[in-house]
Amino acid sequence: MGTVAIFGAGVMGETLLSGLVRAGRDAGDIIVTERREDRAAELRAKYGVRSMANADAAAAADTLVLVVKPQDMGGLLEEIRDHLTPGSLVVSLAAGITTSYLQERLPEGTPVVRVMPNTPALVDQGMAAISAGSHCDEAHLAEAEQLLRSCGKVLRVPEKHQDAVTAISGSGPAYIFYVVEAMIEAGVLLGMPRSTSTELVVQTLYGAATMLKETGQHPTVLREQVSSPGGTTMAALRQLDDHKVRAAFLTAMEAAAARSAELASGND
Ligand SMILES: NC(=O)C1=CN([C@@H]2O[C@H](COP(=O)(O)OP(=O)(O)OC[C@H]3O[C@@H](n4cnc5c(N)ncnc54)[C@H](OP(=O)(O)O)[C@@H]3O)[C@@H](O)[C@H]2O)C=CC1
Ligand SMILES: O=C(O)[C@@H]1CCC=N1
Repeated sequence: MGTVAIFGAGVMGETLLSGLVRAGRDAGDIIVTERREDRAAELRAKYGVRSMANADAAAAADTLVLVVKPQDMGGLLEEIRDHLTPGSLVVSLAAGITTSYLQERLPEGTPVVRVMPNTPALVDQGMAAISAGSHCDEAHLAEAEQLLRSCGKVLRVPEKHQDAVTAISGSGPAYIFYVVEAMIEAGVLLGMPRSTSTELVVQTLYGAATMLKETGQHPTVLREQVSSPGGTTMAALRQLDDHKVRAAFLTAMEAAAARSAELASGND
């Protein structure tokens, strides 16, 4: 894979960087670029990687990984477009930014891969979906896959599904944390110390996620196993249905997908 340059090592960029280092990638083969020198210095000290200006990193890298906010992507592409080495691969992790957006702003024929990752990559449990641009061959896709596999699972999807992926697994961790927050608050409301409530909720989430993954059973079956006739779970689930929580999730994820579709147009 040669030299990898990560352009914009904020939350997601540093997550990928840390995954590459944990997976045994030589820090000498990784470059980061950052807008602020203090941030670049922090990353150099923490990971032993090099930092450079965007144009220099574009010239030095075999694989360019773009991890700036969608709103900063146009500016970044302008900075790097004249410095790419022919044959280098461009991988974008930005929500909403399409392969055509990237291809239109990069030299003709540049292979690009669009990726939607998520933050559990920080603990090697990421879920990334990748889609090929029109100048990509199997080797390019395999390279992007290898890059992302350093910190979790990777799935190939048609690009038309990337806005939905963004709504489900890209933003998904935030919905789960939101539900966790609400359940912890409920424990506090019911008179428990916050630390006890937190421990109960976090282990319940971990246990439920492990059951889903390890038993392979449908969530409906698993939910029914918890729901005794006339019992406590049904009393709670009825309230969730009365408050249209399922419908709220559908509407929320439709909104996330719609927002993803909007982002490449530069709407702030
Ligand atoms: N966070 C998440 O859960 C996920 C994020 N993503 C995608 O990842 C991308 C980054 O998101 P996230 O990491 O959360 O955002 P952050 O703001 O944490 O990181 C972006 C980083 O890029 C830097 N930056 C901006 N412009 C440039 C530039 N021209 N050259 C070099 N560095 C630059 C920013 O610097 P400064 O702070 O100085 O502006 C910042 O450090 C987004 O496109 C997002 O859609 C995808 C999936 C999940
Ligand atoms: O909120 C966002 O726009 C990014 C994309 C997916 C997760 N976070």
